[in-house]
Parts: sequence; structure tokens; C-alpha cells
Amino acid sequence: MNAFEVTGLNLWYGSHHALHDININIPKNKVTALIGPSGCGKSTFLKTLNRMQDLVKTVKIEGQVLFEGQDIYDPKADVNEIRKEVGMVFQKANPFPMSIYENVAYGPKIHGIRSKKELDQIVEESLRGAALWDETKDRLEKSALGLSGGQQQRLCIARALAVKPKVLLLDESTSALDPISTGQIEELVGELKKDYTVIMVTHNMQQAVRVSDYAAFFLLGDLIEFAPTDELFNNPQQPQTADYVNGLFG
Ligand SMILES: Nc1ncnc2c1ncn2[C@@H]1O[C@H](COP(=O)(O)OP(=O)(O)OP(=O)(O)O)[C@@H](O)[C@H]1O
Repeated sequence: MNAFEVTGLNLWYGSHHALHDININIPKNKVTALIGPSGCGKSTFLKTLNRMQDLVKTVKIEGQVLFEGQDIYDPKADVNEIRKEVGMVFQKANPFPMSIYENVAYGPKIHGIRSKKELDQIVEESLRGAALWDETKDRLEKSALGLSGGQQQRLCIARALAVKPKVLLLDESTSALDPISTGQIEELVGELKKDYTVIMVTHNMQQAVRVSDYAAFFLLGDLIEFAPTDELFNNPQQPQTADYVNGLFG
């Protein structure tokens, strides 16, 4: 079963044609890594999956992106609902300057949940889901800005989980972290795929190998190859993929 079915996707920033005719089916409840050299369109593609590109004025998009069979670019599609179902965590942790509890409760409150009991439960579940509960349960009222970088990034994952998404998009979410925090998030991603589809941009090929089930290799706006991660790294079908995974460029 696929989470996303993308057909003939093209994207321009003004006159710059940044994604060329992308066709890919991204499987549900798996981890898919987007890899490729800097500037090849990984983040651009990731952001087409929850319409984050709508925020960039010069962007033009053609083609189709189906999420669970629904066309997310249909003029009648509800963008807020899409962004609730397809959550995103960025490269740099960006907790709100408020308590740990309020960071996680923020999204559910915006979506209309008022009951303290229900919010308490969502906060606990989300922090547990992000492997942060044990470290924070005694300091929920303390500022989120007092957490370490790795804890802040897991808090951002908890914040994304709190609105009960189906998909998590991670845009180089470990690139600013030390190896121990990176390892914790990689372990967490392995847990998350039981309940969520995870799509992650990573610069780090070892990370893609460690964490992902499928990998998509982008080069200069083209999707060159998409395959189970083992196959893409050990038996690439395209010469450009072979050169990249063998470290010839990038
Ligand atoms: N908001 C924007 N406006 C104009 N051009 C952009 C914008 N964002 C990205 N681009 C251009 O689109 C191309 C793809 O960028 P993108 O950030 O998707 O690449 P990437 O593969 O994620 O790179 P990196 O690994 O360095 O983050 C680049 O040429 C970039 O300069």
C-alpha cells in the first residue's frame, strides 16, 4: 500500500525548473530516505508532499500528488487537514518559547481540544512516542528552550505527533546534532514506522543505510533511481547512482 503516488510532478521557482517530471510511489509505514548532492531538489520534493511550497510565492507546480488516493493539489483540498496528516520536522529544532507541555499541547489546542485531561493524555503519549517522556515528565512546566539540542528535536517530533498525523517528513532533522542524539533519533525513527510513514531527507548516506527501507536518489532535479535501500546501495541500476553511492561525487 502506498502513502503517496506522485505522477509527472514538475516544480519551478520562478524560471528555475527545480523538479523534473518526478514519478514515485512512496510506501506506507516504511521509512523512505531522499538522498543526493546539495541542491538536487530533495527538500523541494519533500515540501511538495504537504504543500509547504504554497508558502513560496514564486513556485509553480504541475503534476499530481495523491495522498492515500486524494489529490492534495485539488483546489478543493483542505490544506490545514493535509498539514495535520502530513507533519514536518525541520533541520534546526524550533521549539516555541513556552513550556515543554505547552509546546506539545499547542497543536491539539488549535484543533479545538480543550479538556485538560485529554490534553494531558496527548502530551504524555506524544512525548512517549518521541522517546522523551522519561527525560521530561518531571519538568513539563519548564521552558522547552532549556532542553538540549537533541531533546529539542525530539520535542519537535512529539509536537508533530500530537496532532495525530499519518506521515512524518523529516528534513535533515539530525544534521545539527551530536552522534549520540543522532543515534537516539535514528532509533526513534525505527520505532515510528510501526505507526507512521516516515520520509526523510538526509545528507548522510550511512544514515540512509542504517534507517531507511527505501531510498530515492535525486540529481539536478531528476529522480534517478528509487529502490529498496539495500538494492540502491548494493546493486544500483543507474550509473549516476553507482557513482554517488560509491562516493565519486556529492
Ligand atoms: N525558495 C526558493 N527559491 C528559489 N530557489 C530555490 C528555493 N528553494 C530552493 N531553491 C533552489 O532549488 C534547487 C533545489 O533546492 P533544494 O533545497 O530542494 O535542494 P536539496 O537537495 O534539498 O539541497 P540541500 O541538500 O543543500 O538542502 C536549488 O537549485 C535551490 O537553489
